[in-house]
Amino acid sequence: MTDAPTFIFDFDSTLVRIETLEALADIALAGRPEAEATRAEIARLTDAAMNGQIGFGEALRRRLALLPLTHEHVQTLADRILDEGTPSVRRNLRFFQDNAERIVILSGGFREIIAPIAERLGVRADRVLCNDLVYDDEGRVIGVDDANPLSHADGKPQVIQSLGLGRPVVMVGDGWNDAEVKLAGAADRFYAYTEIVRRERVVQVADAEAPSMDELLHAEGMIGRWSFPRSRIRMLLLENIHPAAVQRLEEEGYSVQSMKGALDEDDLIAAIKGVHVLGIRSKTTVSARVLEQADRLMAIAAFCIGTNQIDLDAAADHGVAVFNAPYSNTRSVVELAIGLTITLMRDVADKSAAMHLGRWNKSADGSRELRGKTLGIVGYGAIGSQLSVLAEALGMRVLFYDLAERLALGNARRVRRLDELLAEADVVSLHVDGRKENTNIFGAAQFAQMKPGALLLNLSRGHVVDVGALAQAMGSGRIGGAAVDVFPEEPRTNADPFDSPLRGLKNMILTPHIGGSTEEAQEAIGEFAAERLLGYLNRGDTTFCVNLPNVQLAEVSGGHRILHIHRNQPGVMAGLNRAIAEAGLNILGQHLKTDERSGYVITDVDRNYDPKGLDRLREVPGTLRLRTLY
Ligand SMILES: NC(=O)c1ccc[n+]([C@@H]2O[C@H](COP(=O)([O-])OP(=O)(O)OC[C@H]3O[C@@H](n4cnc5c(N)ncnc54)[C@H](O)[C@@H]3O)[C@@H](O)[C@H]2O)c1
Ligand SMILES: O=C(O)CC[C@@H](O)C(=O)O
Repeated sequence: MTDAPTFIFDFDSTLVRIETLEALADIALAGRPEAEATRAEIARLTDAAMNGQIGFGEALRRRLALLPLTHEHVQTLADRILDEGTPSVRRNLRFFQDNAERIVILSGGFREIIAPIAERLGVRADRVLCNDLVYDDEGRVIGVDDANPLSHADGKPQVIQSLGLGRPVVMVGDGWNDAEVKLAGAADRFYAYTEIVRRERVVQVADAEAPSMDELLHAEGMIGRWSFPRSRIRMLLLENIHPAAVQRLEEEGYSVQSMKGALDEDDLIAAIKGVHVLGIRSKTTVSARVLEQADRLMAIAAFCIGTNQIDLDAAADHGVAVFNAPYSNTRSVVELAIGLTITLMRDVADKSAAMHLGRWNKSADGSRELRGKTLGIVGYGAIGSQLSVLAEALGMRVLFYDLAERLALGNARRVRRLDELLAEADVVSLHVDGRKENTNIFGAAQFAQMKPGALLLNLSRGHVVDVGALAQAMGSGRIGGAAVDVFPEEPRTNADPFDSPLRGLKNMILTPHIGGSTEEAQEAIGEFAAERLLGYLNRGDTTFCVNLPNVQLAEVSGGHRILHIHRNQPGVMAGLNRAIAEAGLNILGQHLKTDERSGYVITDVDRNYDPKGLDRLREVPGTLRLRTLY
């Protein structure tokens, strides 16, 4: 496809995501009792015309006759039409602006509505071929200009033929009247445009289906110049990730596949082939072996706080960026920790279980208030410190122990040694991160240092507590009660069985890793992690990336952006800039950020270069990944 084509774009449900007459019906009939029925009839007629079941001219006139349209209604829609641009058209604005001379907008719609979009796309008014509404003196719509072929059946092919456009001509639209342009020989290729609506009959006669502008430009050989089809970027989301994330990622044009449960290593290796982005929660282990086999992987999103399930160094060594949602479920965990503490102090779980077995045991023995008790928080990060504030508000004294320097909130008191905390606390709550070194940091020795009858909460990570030792300490009465939400071995799906030495113990509350499982938290995580992924994929932004240097970036404007991830070793920048010069790229701006392991260079360049030159950049020693954004 070397000859530059002339592109002809339909308007409704192609350049914009609306059908004009349905949107006008909403405006003109607002508040009227017949609104719903009339709108439905208009939609039916639109569909019949777009499927080729009735002629376009007839459908146009019948729909107009149903509406008490005025100039004011039309202007109302025109004023907000820029908000209705089709998503993939919006993100390919530059293609339109740079190719305006070979773009025609061809529509049975109305000039007032199309004009603002044409102007935004940079398409000149004389290249907008459409209908003109006719108004009476009072500004009421009384019809369309009958002399315009576009107000009749077969109008589109006639108009195109009369223009004598340079060939090849590429017609792009969602309706039968667009297909007719190709069927009548007035276009060389016809793409059924299905981003907004997909009509089987239209797709059947098309040369190809274009589910987005990206796909169209890719199919027309524009790749490497204007756009890469986002729909070809495959995302695999495991572990029941919130629909808000799926919706956000799909809205941006990416192909998303979701699965409910986690996958084991072998299944993940099989599933990850061809996947560009992996989304997981806490149950999927992304090992070095998985990363070795991931042939397309660019990014991983942990839709949770913990990232201990991912081999972060191996990911960095493959140039795979890892993101998480570090604060979105903090509050949910804190609320559960408070609730569990009260439940343990009042022996609620066992009393409730006994009631279910028909036993009534009204007694105050061993039941205590929170007020005045000492809470010892181990790990005073996002969760630990928020728990501190809420616990003090309930009248508890708070002590905390953390490896890092942490500011004490409220009246909380920092202790320098764990044994000090254990000796004083009535309740010990673990909120350390999931690093490997934290394996079994709570075992027989720590339980022996706790006050007799003290309570233990673990809502951090399963490997932090030696559960065998905890079971023994509970059995001996050393620990008065415990609430455990996380386990060294957790079932991958709800259908898998759960086992643990902690099962069946008195005043032992077991919950299935639900500290962060609230609707609020899951939605917030979904949105947050999806935005991090979009920032990275669309702009190269690595803010909140946990394994590569963080660089905050604006949209690419006026050029192309080359993203280069490399091993942090001497000579990479010199080699890269030499390769950039040899490839004939003109640098508009450049950032470099490194950490101990990796470097990340972002170079914005002028668009006029030979894409083959980029191969030189890939060959620079130390390169882990090269990606271009348009
Ligand atoms: N149960 C759930 O559903 C759930 C939900 C969210 C988070 N989490 C887990 O909760 C934990 C805390 O999360 P966060 O967001 O507060 O993490 P964070 O990184 O903000 O805080 C962890 C704190 O622990 C400290 N720390 C690490 N090891 C320590 C040690 N051995 N002794 C003392 N302090 C130590 C760190 O310095 C840090 O201040 C993480 O393990 C996370 O994965 C669990
Ligand atoms: O939702 C999950 O699977 C994990 C929740 C929690 O452990 C986290 O790390 O945020």
